[in-house]
Amino acid sequence: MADTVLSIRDLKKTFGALKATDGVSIDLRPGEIHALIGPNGAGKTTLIHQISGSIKPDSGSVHFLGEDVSRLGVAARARRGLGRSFQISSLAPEFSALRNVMLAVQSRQGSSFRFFGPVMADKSLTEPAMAMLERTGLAARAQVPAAALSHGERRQLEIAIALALGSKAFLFDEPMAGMGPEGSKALTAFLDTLRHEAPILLVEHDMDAVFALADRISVLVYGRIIASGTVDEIRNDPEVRRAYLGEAS
Ligand SMILES: Nc1ncnc2c1ncn2[C@@H]1O[C@H](COP(=O)(O)OP(=O)(O)OP(=O)(O)O)[C@@H](O)[C@H]1O
Repeated sequence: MADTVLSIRDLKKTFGALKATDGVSIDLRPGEIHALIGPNGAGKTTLIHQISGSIKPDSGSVHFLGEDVSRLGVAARARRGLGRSFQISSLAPEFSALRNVMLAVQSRQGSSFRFFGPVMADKSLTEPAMAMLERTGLAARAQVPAAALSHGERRQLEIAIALALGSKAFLFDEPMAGMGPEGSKALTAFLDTLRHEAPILLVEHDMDAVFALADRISVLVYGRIIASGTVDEIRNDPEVRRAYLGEAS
């Protein structure tokens, strides 16, 4: 397990008679983007929730950085560095991008939030926060309130926050959703660099993004992984083409 950041084994989850997750095993290795694709209702989001800890599986295990986190809740997994999907609600919309990242730096440093006093002059917060904005390509937008950032910029800000909180792997559920072609292109380029900071398990319907980014792809259909492999292997897999890619491939 040393070369595996995240290791999911035989996860199962039923909703009544529906097998939403039917014995899924999947690994995430250092430096990689592992894409999880499949038709609507295949169980991708349900699987991501079980990995992040917000849905309890009926059986199976999740190991993160060698530790069995199966019984831990969302917050405990996040504290260990399992970065969750995009959550707009995690941003303070009226605060600048810089201030939002500073709050994350502050929380990681373990000091209590200081809403009063000269926080913005505290270099132990501003410097690491600015460095994080530079890494995520948002430095020029540091003073802009989160609410005024574009959709794509907010996602970059959320990643800057996740990195400031010490995320060591990311679970992204449809990050391209709601983005125009330019935004998708920019986010694709950004995720391409992010994989070197922390590997990514990526649920995404945008096949251009998936084929451009994925080191490996797993295909989920009716709660089961029907194929797993490189982009070329998946594109040329007859079962995958039949079940999911269809004529679009
Ligand atoms: N809380 C729930 N109770 C009952 N059924 C559920 C629940 N959550 C999900 N399901 C069902 O589980 C199946 C998998 O849903 P899920 O949202 O995980 O699929 P998905 O692959 O993420 O789909 P999409 O690509 O459309 O987002 C669906 O049939 C869905 O209706």
